[in-house]
Formats: sequence, structure tokens, C-alpha cells
Amino acid sequence: LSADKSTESKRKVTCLLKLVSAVGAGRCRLSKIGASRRPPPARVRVAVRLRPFVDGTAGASDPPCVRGMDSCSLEIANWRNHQETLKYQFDAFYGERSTQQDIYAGSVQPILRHLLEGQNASVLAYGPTGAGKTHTMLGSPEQPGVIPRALMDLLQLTREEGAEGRPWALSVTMSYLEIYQEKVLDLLDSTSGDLVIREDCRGNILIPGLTQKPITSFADFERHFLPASRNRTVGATRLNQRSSRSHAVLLVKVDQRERLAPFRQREGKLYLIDLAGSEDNRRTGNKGLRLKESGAINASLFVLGKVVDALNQGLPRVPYRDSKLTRLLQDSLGGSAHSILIANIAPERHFYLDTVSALNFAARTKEVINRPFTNESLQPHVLGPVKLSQKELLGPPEAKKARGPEEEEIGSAEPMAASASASQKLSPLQKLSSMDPAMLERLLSLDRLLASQGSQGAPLLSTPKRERMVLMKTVEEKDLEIERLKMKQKELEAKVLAQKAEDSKEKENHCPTILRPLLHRTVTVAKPLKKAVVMPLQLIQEQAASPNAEIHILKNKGRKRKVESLDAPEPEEKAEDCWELQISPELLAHGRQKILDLLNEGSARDLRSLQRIGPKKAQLIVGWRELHGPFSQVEDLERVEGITGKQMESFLKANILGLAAGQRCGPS
Ligand SMILES: Nc1ncnc2c1ncn2[C@@H]1O[C@H](COP(=O)(O)OP(=O)(O)OP(=O)(O)O)[C@@H](O)[C@H]1O
Repeated sequence: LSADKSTESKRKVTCLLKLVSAVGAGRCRLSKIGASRRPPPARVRVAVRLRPFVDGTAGASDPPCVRGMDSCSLEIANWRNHQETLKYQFDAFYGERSTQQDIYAGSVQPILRHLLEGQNASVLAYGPTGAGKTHTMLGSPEQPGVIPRALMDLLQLTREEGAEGRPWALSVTMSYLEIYQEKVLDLLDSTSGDLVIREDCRGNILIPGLTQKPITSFADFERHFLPASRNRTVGATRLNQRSSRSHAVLLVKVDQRERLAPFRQREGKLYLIDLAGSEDNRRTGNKGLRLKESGAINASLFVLGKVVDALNQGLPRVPYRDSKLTRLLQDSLGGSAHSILIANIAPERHFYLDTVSALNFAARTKEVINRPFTNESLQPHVLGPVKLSQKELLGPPEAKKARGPEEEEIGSAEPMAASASASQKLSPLQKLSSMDPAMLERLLSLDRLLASQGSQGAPLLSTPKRERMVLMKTVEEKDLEIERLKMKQKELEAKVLAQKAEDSKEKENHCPTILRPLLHRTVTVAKPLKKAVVMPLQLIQEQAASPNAEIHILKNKGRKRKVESLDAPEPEEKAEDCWELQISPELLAHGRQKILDLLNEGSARDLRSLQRIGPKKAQLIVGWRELHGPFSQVEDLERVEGITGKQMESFLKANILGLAAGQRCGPS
């Protein structure tokens, strides 16, 4: 009878679960759609620019140490073997004859459009000191670089996109800072001290207190930028008369505000970064302050290298916080930006080692994956700063009443329609805009969902108010129903448990003789091992029968073990038989070889089939292999960051026999 009851309850629970999932299907679909909207990956793009020989500098008469092969690849002599060259392939290679326009049009201009989609973008100039970073980013009045060209185009784009009558109003602001000796200094306000870098809850990097100047024209930009550039710390070194002693970061923000409901806002950030060059102080001849500056520059570039390596190897901790530069670049490298790195290199022979190191860094950076997404939210005061005609917002009767002195202009800091009396006369659209942001956010996602379903789904926000309300009500009712069913499910589960307890009690009463006294011991249930290594039974049997078997199973007189019981006051000592395996060295060697093959050829997924290798370790092994080449012996595992000698030994023990035996028995 009790078994019947329990089956019945289980059936009820199953039915309820089915019901819950059926009722919740609409919501699940919503959240799944949200989840599947994970931003698509965008690899950091890398371009290399080789500067021409500069007149009057040492080594200008020597042949160049780098040679371009085509528009994407180059080669450089291999210092380990003079018969060979090292070949590199990038997204673009610009030779010594390339112009400023080539670099801008080929590598920078294409990413600017993302700013108008509310996404972030960044351009970084990297390379040894004197290799042409500032020339690439800033250029000269005759040969303007990336910065003036990008600003010119961006301002033009925003003017067109934000023109009257277009759906979005656009505004552009600029900030300019330098990181000098690990201090963040505002170049637009020379009186400011070291600024702090913070991260908001959405992972955006912010610098509170950093000056932001609105710019509407290129003349505006130059008015702020040129004097600020003079504030940047430069100094003469043996390799560059005007060497940048700091990392300079120009931040351009494009804000967009939707003119009509649902009054979204978007923000796209563009970082244009001229990094200070890595310096070999034996060659720069730096002393005193220059040496100190150089130390800070090299240290932050070293952390930059570590960040790139950590991202490539999928390490759990990326050391962004180890320098101000990497902290600032957090959303550009491995973050949310469309990023391009321009590695500048020099042709002179004395730059050879710096060039190889810059090329290696560039090659590693090419593997970094970003996930740019649109920074979109609702305007906090939807009727505030955007220039909206009241006619656009109000229905005909309200429009008449509202036209008048309260109409606001663009750029007004104060939100409008805040007074209680005004809110009493709100039109449906105004009510929508004054709605609880969470509710509005939800409406928006519903709206997007319906829009994504094609023609059958009319956008929610443009459906009449009554239908909208009905839809919202349905969602709320479904929510309530789900909650109710969940409660019911819990109740039923509790009943099933109570029933089980009752059943087992009954059993105890009926057959008391079968029961053994329980061991008085707290047992911790160990997490089951991912895949138990089981010696194939067939093999053991074969080996037991064959005198030449490679595995011998020996029965030893056992060790003594203390066993506690409820009956005995003291734990009893019991001898247990234990089994020992003797394995032939040949079989062990096979096992080792098989592990080695897997380490060298297996994918991260294959590696996870090994004992003691989880997803993180598998990733680390693949990363190590890509960086250092194949493992020559299993013990090399110890050299992988995060794997200790002890872990390597236990890994070996756990896998060797299973793999060796697997080999003898044919494919598993
Ligand atoms: N593509 C180029 N064409 C002509 N001249 C160039 C080019 N690139 C760099 N130069 C010249 O080389 C010199 C060094 O360049 P630049 O100052 O841009 O180097 P840098 O990498 O910014 O150095 P640092 O890191 O020390 O600031 C400058 O005189 C610059 O005008």
C-alpha cells in the first residue's frame, strides 16, 4: 500500500514538473533568448608597421633587418640560426613606404562604425622606443596620423547620424590623460593629481574626476587637444629626441539618445593610445629620472605581456590590476572593445632584439578574443536632455496643453516634467516613460523578443496601450502561476520524503533481525571521481592464467585497520587483505607513451578524459604546448603553471595503468 502511495506521489510530482515547464515555457524562451545573445567573439586585430630609415640616425646605411613578404606577412633573420628567417603573419603589414592614410583606412576607419552601435573600440600603438608610435598616432601637420583622421571622420559621422529628424541625438566628448610613472594624470587639467581607475557593476572602466570636454567640430577638438598634448611628458634619450615618457590615452565618447520611445541611450567609447616604448637602457643611455621613467614604462609593458599571456592561456586570474595601464585597458583586451594593435617596428639592425620581441608580443596579442557588446540602457529622465518636440511625445489634446515655457532645449541638465502636477496630465507615452525602469526594461526585452520573431510579432511598445496592458498582465499571471506550482511541487516533494521515512520505519519494525548495528562514524561522501580507472576484468583473468602476464595480482596479508562500532567501547583492530599489482616495465612504458601522445596531440576535450585533469588544467596544458612546443616527457607537466610536482605524480599514477591496459585491450 505504501509503495503505491509513493508511486502516486512521484507521478504527481512528475506531472507538476511538466506543468511548470509548460507554463514557464514562455519565460524560459525569453531567458534563453537573452542567454543566446552572448556577444559574438571578436579577435584583437594586429597590424605591423615598419618605419623607414630616419636620416641622421645610426645604422641608416645598413640593410634593413626586416623584410615584408606581402600585405600580411614579414620575415626577419633568426638570431639562433643565421641560415633561417622567422616568418610572421598578421592582419596587415605596412612597409616603409606606406602612408598615414594607408594605415588609417586599412586598420582604423573600419572599427569606427561600432561606436555608433554603442560599442567600444580601441587602437593601441605598441613598439620599441623610436619605432614610430607617436608618428602613427599623432603624425605631423603635413602627415596627420590616426588621431586627427579618426576624430575628423567620427565627428562627421555623428553629425550625419544625429541630424534633426534622425532617430538618435548624438553628442561627442573627449578626455585626454597620461600614465606617467604609474600615476594617472589629466592632460586637460594640469592641476589635477593622480586619478583613480574604477570599474562599474557592468565591468566598464571609469576614471571619476577626469575632465570631459564636449566637442562638436574638429576645431573644437584641436582647441582642447593641442595645448593638452604639450602637457604630455616627453624627453630626449639617445634613441629618440622627443621620446614619450608616458602612455597617452585619448578617450572619445559617443553618446546617443533616442528621440522617441522607448528612449534608449547608448554609449560607445574609443580609446586612442600611444604607448610609451619599451626601452633597453644599455642602448638608451638612460640615467637618473630617465632611468626611473624607463623602469615604470618597462614594468607596465611587462604586465601588459602577462595580461595577454593569461588571456591566451585562459588563466582564471588575469593580472589587470598589476599596473595602471592594464587596468585601464581591461575592457579593451579580453573585454568588450573592438581592438586593434599597431605594432611599430624599426628597420635598423641595432633594433633587432626589440623588433623580435615586439613581433612576438604582437603575435600573442593576435590570439586574444574580445566580446564587444552594445552599451544600451534607458535614459534616466527620458524627457530630459534630448531635444524632443512635445508633439512627438504627447497625444493631440495633451500636446496643446503642454506646449509652452516648460519645453526644454538640448543639453539642459535638468530633467523636465518632474513636477507632480505635470505628471497628472501625462499621456500614455509619458506614463510609459515615467514607468518604473525595471518594468520598462522588461517591456523592452519583450518588445525585442516580439520583433525578433518576425512579421507575426508586432513590437510591443507600438501596440495599443490596452493590448500592451493585457500582455503585461498575462506575463504577471504566468509568474504567479509558476510560483504557486513551485510551492506545490515543494509540498509534494516533502510528502514523498515523509512517506519514504515512514516506509523504512515500517520495514524496521517488520524485520528487526536483518538490521546490523550502524557504524558509529561520520562518513563524508567523497565527490565521485570523473572516470574510475577499472582494470579490464578480461585482462586480469587472462593474466592470472598466463605465466607471462604483464600484470600480476598478488594477495598480501593485510594491514591492520581500526574499526569503530556501536557495540565496542574501543575501536577494534581488524586485519584486511590487500591486493597489490605488479606491472611489467614494458607495460608501464606503453602507458607513459600513451599519456605523452595525449598530452601532445589531444585537444582540451581529450585531455579532460584523463584522471585529475579538469577543464582548467586541460586549457593550461594546451596553452603551454602552444607556447613551448610538444612535451618531451610526461614529467614536463610540472613545468605547466599551476601543476605541482606532487600533482604530476598523482596524475601519472592515476592514468598510467588505465591507458596501458586500454592499449593492450584495443581501443576503448
Ligand atoms: N613612418 C614614418 N615615416 C617617417 N618618419 C617616421 C615614421 N615613423 C617614425 N618616424 C620618425 O621617427 C622618429 C621617431 O618616431 P616616434 O617619435 O614616433 O617614435 P616613438 O615610437 O613614438 O618613440 P617613443 O616611444 O620614444 O616615444 C621621429 O622623428 C618620427 O618623425
